[in-house]
Order: sequence, then C-alpha cells, then structure tokens
Amino acid sequence: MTATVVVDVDGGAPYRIDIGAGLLGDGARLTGRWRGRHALIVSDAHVAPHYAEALAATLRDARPGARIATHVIEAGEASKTLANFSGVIDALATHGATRDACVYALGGGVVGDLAGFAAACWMRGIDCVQLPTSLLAMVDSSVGGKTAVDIPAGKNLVGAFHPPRAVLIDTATLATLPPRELRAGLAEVVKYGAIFDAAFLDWLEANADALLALDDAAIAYAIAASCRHKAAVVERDPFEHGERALLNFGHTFGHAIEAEQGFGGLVHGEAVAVGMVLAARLSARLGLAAEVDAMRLSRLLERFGLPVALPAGLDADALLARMQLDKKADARGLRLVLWDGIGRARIVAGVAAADIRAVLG
Ligand SMILES: NC(=O)c1ccc[n+]([C@@H]2O[C@H](COP(=O)([O-])OP(=O)(O)OC[C@H]3O[C@@H](n4cnc5c(N)ncnc54)[C@H](O)[C@@H]3O)[C@@H](O)[C@H]2O)c1
Ligand SMILES: O=C(O)C(=O)C[C@@H](O)[C@H](O)[C@H](O)COP(=O)(O)O
Ligand SMILES: [Zn+2]
Repeated sequence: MTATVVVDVDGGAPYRIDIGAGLLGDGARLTGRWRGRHALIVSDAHVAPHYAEALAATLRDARPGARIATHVIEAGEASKTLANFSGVIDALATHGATRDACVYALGGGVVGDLAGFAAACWMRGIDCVQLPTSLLAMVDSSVGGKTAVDIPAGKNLVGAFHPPRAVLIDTATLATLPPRELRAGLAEVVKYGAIFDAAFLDWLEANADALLALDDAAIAYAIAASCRHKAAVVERDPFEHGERALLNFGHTFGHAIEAEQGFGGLVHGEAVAVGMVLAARLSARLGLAAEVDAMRLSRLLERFGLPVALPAGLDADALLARMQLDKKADARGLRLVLWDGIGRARIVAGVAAADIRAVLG
C-alpha cells in the first residue's frame, strides 16, 4: 500500500482511505467494516465487466455464507437520477438487505454519489464502502460523505451527507480508465492546488507529463496529496457551514454548464475546469487577483487537455439563471468561490450579476 489517510470528524465515525495497487483483491481490508450478512455491489456498465465479478468472489472468500448481489446501472452522468436511485433501493429490498448490510460503490463519482445516497436512505442509513475506479472519484467524490442525484433543475439537488465506512483506492483500476476521464480527474486535482496549495500547483506543472502517462509514483503522490487536502477540510467542516465550500471552486459555473447541457455534454471535471478559469477571470475583473494567475491556471488545465472556455452554443443568461439554484446561495443571494491568487481561495458574496455576466461572454 502506498498511503493511508484517516478522516476523523468530531462526533462521527473515523474512516480510513487506503491507497495502493491491488486493494480490490484484499478481502480482509474490503470486509473489515462490513458488519452483517448482506452486501450489494453497485457499479456501472463500463466498470462492472472489468471488476465486479472478481470483487464479489473476493467478498465471498472473505465471508463464506454471505449474501452478495450486484446491481449495474448505465454509465455516465445521465444515470445519476432519482429513477436509478429507486433502482438501487429496489435492489436492496429484493436482496433482503438488513440494517447491517453494506453497499459497495464500485465505479466513478456517479456510482459513488448514487450508491452512497441509496445507502444513506435505506432503512434510514446503512454502511457504504467507496471503491473509486476513476481518478476523479479517487481524489474527490469518494471522500467526504456528499451523496446525491441530479434532477433536470440542477446538479446534486437531492442528496444527503453520509460518510463512507471506508474508502479503498485501488490505483491499478486506472489502467482501464479512458484518457478523457483521466484528464477530467486531473481538473479536481488542479483544484486543490488552486484553492489551498500553490506548491502543489508548482508540482503539478512540473509533473504534468508523468501524470498524463499514468506514471505510478506521480499518480500515487497526486492521489494522496488530494485526499489529504480533502480530508483536512472535511474534518474541520463536514457539513459545509464554512470553509468546505472552497472545494466548490469552479463549480457554480461548472454545474450550470452541466445542467444546461442536460448532463450529456462536458463531463464534470471538464465543466469544473472551465468554471475554475471563469472564477479566476472574475476574480481578476473584481480586482481580487492578478490576471496572470488566471492565465497560469488556464495553461495548466490546457496542458492536461481540458477545456478552458465555455462550449459554443450555451446561452449566458440561461447559465446565469441556472447559477441561482446553486446550493451555496441563501436568502441574501449567490455566494461564489473566488481567489486572491493561486492557493488562496475565498468565498465572496454580493457579486453583481453584470460582472458574472461579463465573464460568461
Ligand atoms: N460527492 C462528492 O464529493 C463529489 C466530488 C466530485 C464529483 N462528484 C460527482 O462525481 C461525478 C463525476 O465522477 P466521474 O468523473 O468519476 O464520472 P463517472 O462516474 O461518470 O465516471 C467516468 C466514466 O469513466 C468510467 N470509468 C470509471 N472508472 C473506470 C475504470 N477504472 N475503467 C473503465 N471505465 C471507468 C465510467 O463508467 C464513466 O463512463 C459527478 O456526478 C460529480 O458531481 C461528487
Ligand atoms: O466535497 C465537496 O464539498 C465538494 O464541493 C467537492 C466537489 O468537487 C463536488 O463536485 C461536489 O459534489 C459538489 O458539491 P455540491 O454541494 O456543489 O453539489
Ligand atoms: Zn467536483
């Protein structure tokens, strides 16, 4: 194993994030937090053919007599729906899952968010072990307990905070991840440098080629550093009453893009890449940060093959309207995550619609 990060929230059950190649074959580690007899593996149609059967066999070997079922959804953001949430709930019911059952979320962030939300709701909450297989899920969505589904009105609008019992990151699964999805995951890795850690952003610039080539050491370092940043902020602010919102850098724009495209255009990491550049440009426009920082962020994202401008055909006013349903908004209006420069994000209220409209073009 290359690293372990512990997430220890006051008043909550601490959980481990284990990172290493081959962890999906580690029966003892996989079943260590599973208390009952029933387990439901939730996966998607791209991931399940590679890993679901072997995972079920490993669980069976580690727990003779256990009842293990698998539920597979279609792959992609368009599957993170209330209908598929119902599908997972029905699978738990058909399986006869008792309160001590465990959901194993095997896949990217879509599977993790959907399966985690079903685990949060079944019998008012059962255990969920996150087994992220996309880079994005490894560095972000598997950690921190945000679970949700999308509705046509917007991203993640229906969900719950439900921390996982454990997170096992098997880095060997990245071998089958499509290149576009590797790049999308790198957007959320860049985010940690952008919001918290200028030295990490320097490191990403220096190691961009190694990361794109899936160099083992570089990838393991990037995953562990990202998980440490996420774990630290989640420990201090698990329910996003304050600084956790910094993790939303680029997301008010990004989520609006995803929703406006009907969850079938840019993937989440790509939309966040565009959103981070727009947030950096807005910060420069408002005099909070230098334009040169926005340009540096944009160059790094482009080097990772990510989009840095709004896709053609999107209507700026429609995006602005979508942004009003952002979960950081309150009765006083929108709150945006902007920055003072690389590594120094901050939450800003009261930004004029005209300024936001200006960066949307
Ligand atoms: N809960 C959180 O804190 C949080 C954080 C960030 C993102 N998210 C959510 O995560 C989702 C994005 O996650 P994502 O980028 O993983 O998308 P995803 O789950 O759609 O996975 C991306 C694609 O890669 C495929 N895939 C994943 N792992 C694979 C593997 N090892 N081999 C082959 N194919 C593989 C999937 O089937 C899918 O087609 C969004 O819905 C976003 O809102 C949540
Ligand atoms: O964990 C968080 O907090 C984040 O904001 C991480 C984001 O990368 C992630 O996309 C999250 O799902 C967004 O949350 P939301 O509350 O804006 O839906
Ligand atoms: Zn995100």
